[in-house]
Amino acid sequence: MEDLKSALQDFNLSVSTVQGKGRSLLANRDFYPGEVIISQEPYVCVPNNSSVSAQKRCDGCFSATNALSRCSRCQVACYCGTSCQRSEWKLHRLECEALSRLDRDKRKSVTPSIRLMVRLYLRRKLQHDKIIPSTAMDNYNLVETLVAHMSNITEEQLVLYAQMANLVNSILQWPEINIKEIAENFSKFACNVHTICDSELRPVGTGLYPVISIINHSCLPNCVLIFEGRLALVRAMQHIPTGTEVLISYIETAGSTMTRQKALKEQYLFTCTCPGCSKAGQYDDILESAILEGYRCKSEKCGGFLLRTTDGKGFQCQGCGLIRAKEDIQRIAAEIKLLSEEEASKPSSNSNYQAISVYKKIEKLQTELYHPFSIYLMQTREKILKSLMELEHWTEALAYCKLTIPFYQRAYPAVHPLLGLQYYTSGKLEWYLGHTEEAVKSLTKAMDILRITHGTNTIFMKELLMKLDEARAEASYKLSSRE
Ligand SMILES: C[S@@+](CC[C@H](N)C(=O)[O-])C[C@H]1O[C@@H](n2cnc3c(N)ncnc32)[C@H](O)[C@@H]1O
Repeated sequence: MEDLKSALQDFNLSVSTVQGKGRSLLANRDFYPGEVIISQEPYVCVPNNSSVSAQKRCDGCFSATNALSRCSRCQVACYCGTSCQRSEWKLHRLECEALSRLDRDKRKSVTPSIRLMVRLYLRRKLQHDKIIPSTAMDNYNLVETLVAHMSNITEEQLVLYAQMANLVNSILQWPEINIKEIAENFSKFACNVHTICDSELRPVGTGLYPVISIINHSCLPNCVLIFEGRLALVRAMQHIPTGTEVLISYIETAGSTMTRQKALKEQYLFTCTCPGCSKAGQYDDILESAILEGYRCKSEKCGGFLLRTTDGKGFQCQGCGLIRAKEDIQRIAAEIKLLSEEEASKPSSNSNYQAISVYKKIEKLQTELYHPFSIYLMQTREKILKSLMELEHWTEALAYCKLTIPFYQRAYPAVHPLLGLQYYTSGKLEWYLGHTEEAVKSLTKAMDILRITHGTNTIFMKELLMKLDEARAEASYKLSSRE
């Protein structure tokens, strides 16, 4: 651990134990918005490929091109080219041997998390045999120090981890392997692995980053975790003074305090007491939950949010005082549930046209039921927006994107990658549609946020900069030709 301490010193960071949280990462100097605090390659990682996933990703760079070729022997690993195949070879050679011993059906049951565990053991072996080097930030000892919460997990989870450990054992077939240790490592995965996302924050894989795993959670984080390929980077979103704890968010923070705390308790087994959660259960917090996840006033003119009446028989508007019957709410909620279930049961090959038609019906019902800032309404609009974009219905897509932006502005801090990405979508749509001045405004807002969260060196950010430059040039040309 002395090695890790001195490696972290090079980043101007240190590890300390904080009461009730365990290890925590501290800043040893001031960091400023946009600065990379720490970056790390994964100890192990896997793309999100499964036997049913329509689009496979390269094992090396996680890209999803049409020209991927599968490993001819095991048929599990996919590569976009020889460079990625070569970089993965030392680990895959052992993995390939193990997977090739399995019959076809069993090979199909190798999910990304089983593969991740198999790779963890293979990589440990490769480092132990000195076939690949170990460094202060890349060694199995760091995995050993990760929290497992074994005494807090349910009996049901324990059984599941034991079954998964048996499957890993049957793949590796190492006589000396410790099944209990594999089960414990699955428990470590549950609260330490990170979802690897592309620049647009779409999940592409899963990775274990044992140093980044030291970073604790806050619902009001000062940093953001971003990936460039499979490299994880933690960037400051605000000024972080010396001595401050480095914090990221493990979950989607737009939900109510109760929803966030439930998600954190279920997956990470702790009760969050961050400043964003400190008002849990107080009147302001209840009001905020009612806006985000509760119901709206029946009166068209009012649209205020509702709180349950003291007799529990209905809901009362906090704006105009009107009572809304429980039965009315239940009827609309049941209609929404039915439509959502019908849509979810349809094959994913169904057309975007059909999906849009169903989601618009859901949206209509949700506008009757929920507050305009409801998270559920926003999620439905996101789905409609995604389908409209896929159909290249730009005008309507822009209208939906604009509808979601006030929600994003309200739900997230001024510097947040999801807000930046939503401005980016809006700017691209405005640009396609020739609304050049609006495009410049939206792309500028996107740039102001994403240069902090994403840095400026990636292809993604260079494309944004190029679009912004083009939009600015066209806007000034239009202006001068008008004059
Ligand atoms: C990825 S680890 C973070 C590092 C961890 N503190 C350690 O000692 O290794 C996640 C675990 O840290 C703890 N943790 C993270 N954020 C926390 C917070 N805000 N409050 C309390 N515990 C937290 C929880 O036990 C959680 O399961």
